[in-house]
Amino acid sequence: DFCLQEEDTEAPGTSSGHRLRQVVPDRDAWKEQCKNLLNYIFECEDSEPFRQPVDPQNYPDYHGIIDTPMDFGSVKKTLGEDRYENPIELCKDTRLIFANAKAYTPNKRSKIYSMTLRLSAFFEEQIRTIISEYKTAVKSSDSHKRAAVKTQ
Ligand SMILES: COCCNC(=O)N1CCN(C(=O)c2ccc(C)o2)CC1
Repeated sequence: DFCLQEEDTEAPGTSSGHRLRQVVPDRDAWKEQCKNLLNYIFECEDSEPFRQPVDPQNYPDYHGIIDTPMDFGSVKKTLGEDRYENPIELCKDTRLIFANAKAYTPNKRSKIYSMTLRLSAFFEEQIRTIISEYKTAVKSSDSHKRAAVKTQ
């Protein structure tokens, strides 16, 4: 999302004072976008087995097979506690949810595993734009920083 930000205006009339308004890509937009994406995923029935950690009582062999368990509840919590620096980190944890299911499933036609196939297709479609816009915003804000240094 591009948002109009009031550039820090120099004293009016100085050389750079003319840039009163500039569309500057918002490098923090990814957070709300990912929150919304996670909320949508939580509404999907396909996410039901992946909203909270696996209980070893129900799957005693799970933690022997899966080194790094992950679930959407944990991703949502990490995001809410500002422990992701960027959407790439969130994407990595989410892909771990799908990879764990693929590693654990006894066969690729299991119901629970098949749910991850639809979910991951949807997630990848949505996260692609979020990450692309984030990378653009970072580039743009870097160039703004370089420009600012030049004017000093
Ligand atoms: C209501 O959810 C409780 C927490 N979740 C789970 O218990 N599970 C989700 C992870 N998981 C599998 O990915 C999987 C692949 C194939 C089979 C048979 O299971 C094991 C079951």
